[in-house]
Amino acid sequence: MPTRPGRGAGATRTVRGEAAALDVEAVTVRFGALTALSEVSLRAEPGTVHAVIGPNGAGKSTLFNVISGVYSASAGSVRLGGTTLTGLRPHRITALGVGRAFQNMAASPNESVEENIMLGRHLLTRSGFVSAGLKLPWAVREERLHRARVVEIAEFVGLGHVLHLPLGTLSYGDRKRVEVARALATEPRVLLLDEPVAGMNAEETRRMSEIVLAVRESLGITVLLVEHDMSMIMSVADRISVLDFGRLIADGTPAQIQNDPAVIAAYLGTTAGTDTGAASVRTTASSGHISAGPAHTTAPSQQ
Ligand SMILES: Nc1ncnc2c1ncn2[C@@H]1O[C@H](COP(=O)(O)OP(=O)(O)OP(=O)(O)O)[C@@H](O)[C@H]1O
Repeated sequence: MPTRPGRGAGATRTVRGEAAALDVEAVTVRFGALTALSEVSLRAEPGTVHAVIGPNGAGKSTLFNVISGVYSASAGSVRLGGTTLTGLRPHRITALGVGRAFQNMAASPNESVEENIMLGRHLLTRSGFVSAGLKLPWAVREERLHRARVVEIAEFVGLGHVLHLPLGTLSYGDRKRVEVARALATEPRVLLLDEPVAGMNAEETRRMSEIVLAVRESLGITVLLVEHDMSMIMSVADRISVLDFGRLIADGTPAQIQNDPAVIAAYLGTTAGTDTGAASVRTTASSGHISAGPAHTTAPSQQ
């Protein structure tokens, strides 16, 4: 049983070619009177792990939803390499190379792990159900190639030994890895990971961290990561952008971020516009790392 990601990594290299930068430029998102994101800009450099952190309600999920086309930006743009993604539909954005593993798992529990990962391939499949059902030779050949790729990806995330088990029989940590595998199955140039270690124990978190690093190192895929587990973030991120009440308040290396007064103040709930004492993250005196604590209790700024 493969316990480390990276096995067969050479064969698993993205088929889309070069890693791409993801540029978010002055994105604003309004929900009625609420400004969930206010002129947020960031650049995830090609082949890096870029984390987005911030207290509850800071706008992290909204940012992911704009990048993946689920929400429309009120202003600003998102670009992948030279291609503008703003205004495109989610399936088109996925086809252009933005793969997303969702925080809330939406895969079918009765289907096998293989079929659940295959869902990510359907976007790339030329043959429809009819031609595959008729067993047309090219459709059969195409399906065989897709299934071989699914096996490679499953092995890459350490799930090769459970491919034929129903998803519902897997542990929580394994199911989260199926979500990552399904996103990888879309052959992304940029992988969006939305709280990949939420609810995981220490061992599951360690394994997921290894996968994130292997995605960057073995596959050369740019990773954009939203996560509340600060020690995980600090161990995998090359760069971190910090949101607070929909605004970008800091952007830098993990060392810069964990010592940034504005970030510490935001997590302690002491910045202007936040509610003092409603901290979502606290500084751990021993390590200097920022670690999870109670959440913001105030509503984000109304504009
Ligand atoms: N579809 C929506 N309609 C109205 N308001 C929304 C919608 N989506 C998000 N919001 C609001 O936008 C703000 C930012 O929410 P968002 O979920 O992006 O924050 P977050 O940083 O991901 O928080 P968490 O860490 O708790 O997941 C919140 O005030 C939220 O209530």
